[in-house]
Amino acid sequence: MLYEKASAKINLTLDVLHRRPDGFHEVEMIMTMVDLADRIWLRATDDGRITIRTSEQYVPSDRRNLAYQAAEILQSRYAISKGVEITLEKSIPVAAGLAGGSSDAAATLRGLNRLWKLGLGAVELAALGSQIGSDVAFCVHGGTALATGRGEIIESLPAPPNCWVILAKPAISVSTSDIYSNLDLSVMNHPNTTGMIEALRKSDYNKICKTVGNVLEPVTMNLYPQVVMLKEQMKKFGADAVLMSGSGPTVFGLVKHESRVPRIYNGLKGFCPEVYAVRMMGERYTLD
Ligand SMILES: C[C@@](CO)(OP(=O)(O)O)[C@H](O)COP(=O)(O)OP(=O)(O)OC[C@H]1O[C@@H](n2ccc(N)nc2=O)[C@H](O)[C@@H]1O
Ligand SMILES: Nc1ncnc2c1ncn2[C@@H]1O[C@H](COP(=O)(O)OP(=O)(O)O)[C@@H](O)[C@H]1O
Repeated sequence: MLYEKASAKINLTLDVLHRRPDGFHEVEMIMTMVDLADRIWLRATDDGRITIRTSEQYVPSDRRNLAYQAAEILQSRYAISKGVEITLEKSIPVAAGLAGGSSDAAATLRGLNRLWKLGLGAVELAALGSQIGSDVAFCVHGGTALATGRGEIIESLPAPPNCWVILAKPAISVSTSDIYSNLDLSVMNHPNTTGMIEALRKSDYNKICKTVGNVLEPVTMNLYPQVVMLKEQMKKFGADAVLMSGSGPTVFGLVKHESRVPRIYNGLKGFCPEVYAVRMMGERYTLD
């Protein structure tokens, strides 16, 4: 039995450059891992079957599960006759903009690389992962990175200075493709991606806070006013920076001073069902 940790990501910036002929959007995003993670156990079997066990009712346990797809891709690409039993203990909220499914797929790729002794590097695993979803390549590497293309081209960046990250997910589910298709490419307020890269290189927390930005945020806020309210509340309670992650609906707040965390956490808990206070992680996974 082998264990892998699958961490959630947040988008410090998310910019869309244009719509591509294949229907995807060309993006520029800076993503970083936070210490909220699903736990995954992999057990080798001899019957060639992939099985998923999960306690979370909103997560499919068949081929629709991204972890299943990760195992299937490796099996067929490397003609593996072994099977695997995958146990997923979910902690990352589902359909939240935190890449929970993508991170599970990435952790399955890393774990099966060890279990089935494939000897692949992170770059090869990330390339396989990008066939499953746009965020999987980043989740294979982890850490902090600039993601371009449709999200699968990864350049590593320094981790942000350590701070608290408050995550709050309103009780709604958002479809990523709906949000992209409602984006009006002519009226975007582009984030300063270069400025964020500089801020990370200088480890400048205040500049990171001033530079966060996400072009999908107004789209989701327009459809779901709960997200607007959550942002306002998180600012009011004292977070240093507040932004929606990915296509939403999770809103995150960055907080330097630990003494402020309980006030923000408890204030949000009063009306938002899912709130987490976690540490920024930002370090890459090590493959062995
Ligand atoms: C918005 C982001 C930001 O990190 O994340 P989430 O909110 O899902 O966490 C990503 O771009 C999402 O990545 P992911 O969730 O892996 O997307 P995919 O499964 O590849 O695509 C789902 C759908 O989103 C749209 N899509 C996705 C990526 C992209 N660069 N352009 C797109 O237009 C497409 O309509 C696609 O059918
Ligand atoms: N391992 C998984 N964990 C969570 N959701 C999954 C998984 N595999 C497939 N899904 C499906 O993917 C959808 C999006 O899930 P998720 O990755 O959590 O969202 P997001 O991309 O917004 O962060 C869910 O509605 C769920 O049905």
